[in-house]
Amino acid sequence: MYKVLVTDGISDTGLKSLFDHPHFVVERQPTLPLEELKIIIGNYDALIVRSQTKVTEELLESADQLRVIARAGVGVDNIDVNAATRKGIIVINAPGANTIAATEHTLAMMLSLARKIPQAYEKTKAGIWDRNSFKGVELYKKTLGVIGMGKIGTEVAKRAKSFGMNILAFDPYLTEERAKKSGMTKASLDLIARESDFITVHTPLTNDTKGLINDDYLSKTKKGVRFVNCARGGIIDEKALVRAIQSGHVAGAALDVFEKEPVADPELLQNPNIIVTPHLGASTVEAQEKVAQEVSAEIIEIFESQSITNAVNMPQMSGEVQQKMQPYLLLGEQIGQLVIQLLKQAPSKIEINYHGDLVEEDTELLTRVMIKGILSHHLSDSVNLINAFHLLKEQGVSYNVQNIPHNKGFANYMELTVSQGTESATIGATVLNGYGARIVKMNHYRIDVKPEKHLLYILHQDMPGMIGKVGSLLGDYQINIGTMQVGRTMVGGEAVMVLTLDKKVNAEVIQALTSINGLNAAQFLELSNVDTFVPGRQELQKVESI
Ligand SMILES: NC(=O)C1=CN([C@@H]2O[C@H](COP(=O)(O)OP(=O)(O)OC[C@H]3O[C@@H](n4cnc5c(N)ncnc54)[C@H](O)[C@@H]3O)[C@@H](O)[C@H]2O)C=CC1
Ligand SMILES: O=C(O)CCC(=O)C(=O)O
Repeated sequence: MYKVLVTDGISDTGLKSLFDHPHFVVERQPTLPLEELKIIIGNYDALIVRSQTKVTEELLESADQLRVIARAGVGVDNIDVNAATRKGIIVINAPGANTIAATEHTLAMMLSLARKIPQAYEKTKAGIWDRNSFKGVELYKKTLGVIGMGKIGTEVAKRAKSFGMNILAFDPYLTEERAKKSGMTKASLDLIARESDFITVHTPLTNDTKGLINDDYLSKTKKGVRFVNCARGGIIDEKALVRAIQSGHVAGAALDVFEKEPVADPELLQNPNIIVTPHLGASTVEAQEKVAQEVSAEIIEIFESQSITNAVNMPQMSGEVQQKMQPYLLLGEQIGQLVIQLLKQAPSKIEINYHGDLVEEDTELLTRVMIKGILSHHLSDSVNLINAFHLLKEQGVSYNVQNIPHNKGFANYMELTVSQGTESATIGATVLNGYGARIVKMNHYRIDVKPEKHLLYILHQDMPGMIGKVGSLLGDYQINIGTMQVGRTMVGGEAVMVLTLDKKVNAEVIQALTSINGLNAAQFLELSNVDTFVPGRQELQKVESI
């Protein structure tokens, strides 16, 4: 018998298949504080949560029996996926099951904001008949900027069009073709700022989207613009939003999600032009049934037939494959992550060349790992080894893999190029016998760098004194350099410097670096994993059967 713990008020109807199954015992608890959950979690094989229960590393330390964590919803930001992965626990979610609920809530919030319905409701209920204070605006013929054209963004845009709105959409994976077909305009973030009367965000919260709408962005927006956030708190910088509303530049905002939940910043709550709901986007009878049904079916599938479809992580793998491919898999994930950061935009094309010994190996898994590294930059935790190719196709990105027996001077060598229009980025890498992984090519420069968590990529004129200037500037900012590599293609031309650092570099340091005479560009690159690559056994079985 498998024991399943359900917290956070999940729909009983949706859990029916688990309740009825002879191999599962389902126990319910309300949302428990960490200390109480820690005491009982060790008894369960699976845990089902919504967003209130925080599945932290500390909790997982006590979860010795746990094999599956199911998020009855989309965002898994309340789950420490890396900690779960390290413990070999599969994390699954229910993507798409609450799309319509979140879409309709976004529309409800936009209309309520435009017509000041919550403010009017409050006064009318208090017995005050005030018909003068609540003059609203129409959506008809207004421009809506949609940032994030995934499942929810697309459905929101569709419905907003039926109100007669003109849609400007931004998503790194949105093609002209798809935009045209859906009757919207593919736009830059700046164009959305300049033209939109309403702006709604529908991205996950990632390093790129955190603070996407900040003071700088708000200053570029049209006066009187209104914002809606039913995605994740923090995509719109809350302090900056309050400042822009107080100055009269932004007319108002409708927020379902907050940087701090469940207790949002009082400045937001007290502002009369900000309307709020307590993270209710997915709170419909239908969506709650559907998310619970999906995760229940998936839990049964995992325990009964060892296959998974919506895993968002890569739990423990064992055996020969791991032994042999382990260094390549980790390196593949790393070069995927680096190359997309170098490209600075979503790719339309991916090229992978395997040379030397790698030609003899089955590299399909390695290819999936690289693609996951690339896509996860924009698609976050929703990408895994199982869905990597599927998502690539869905995003309209082409890929080509070639096996080239010629060894390029290394016993094994892999080269990954991503491109979009005329822009491209390349990383070449190898595993040196006895020395480990090395990045040996970045764009057209030959280098020799051990992948580290924090890297600095600098392009500069090949002239005396550059290394010293960079070193002393980083020293001024208390940033310790681990290693430094320089390379050039011709004497006196443009050269490259790649440094590994002990900590992150912020925008101020990048700005200071680029003001050094002769330094052409500086980019901070980050790797999420410099440890071990750990795909799940179940995940691999599924991969093998595709
Ligand atoms: N308020 C609520 O209760 C709910 C909130 N959500 C949240 O809504 C968000 C969107 O969900 P879905 O549409 O289902 O996800 P999705 O994965 O289908 O779409 C996300 C889209 O964001 C795009 N994106 C990523 N980085 C971007 C960037 N820097 N700029 C522009 N676009 C970017 C991706 O390319 C992708 O197309 C998630 O954060 C999810 O957790 C989802 C359901 C309910
Ligand atoms: O479970 C909930 O109500 C939160 C839904 C949500 O934010 C999500 O699915 O990402």
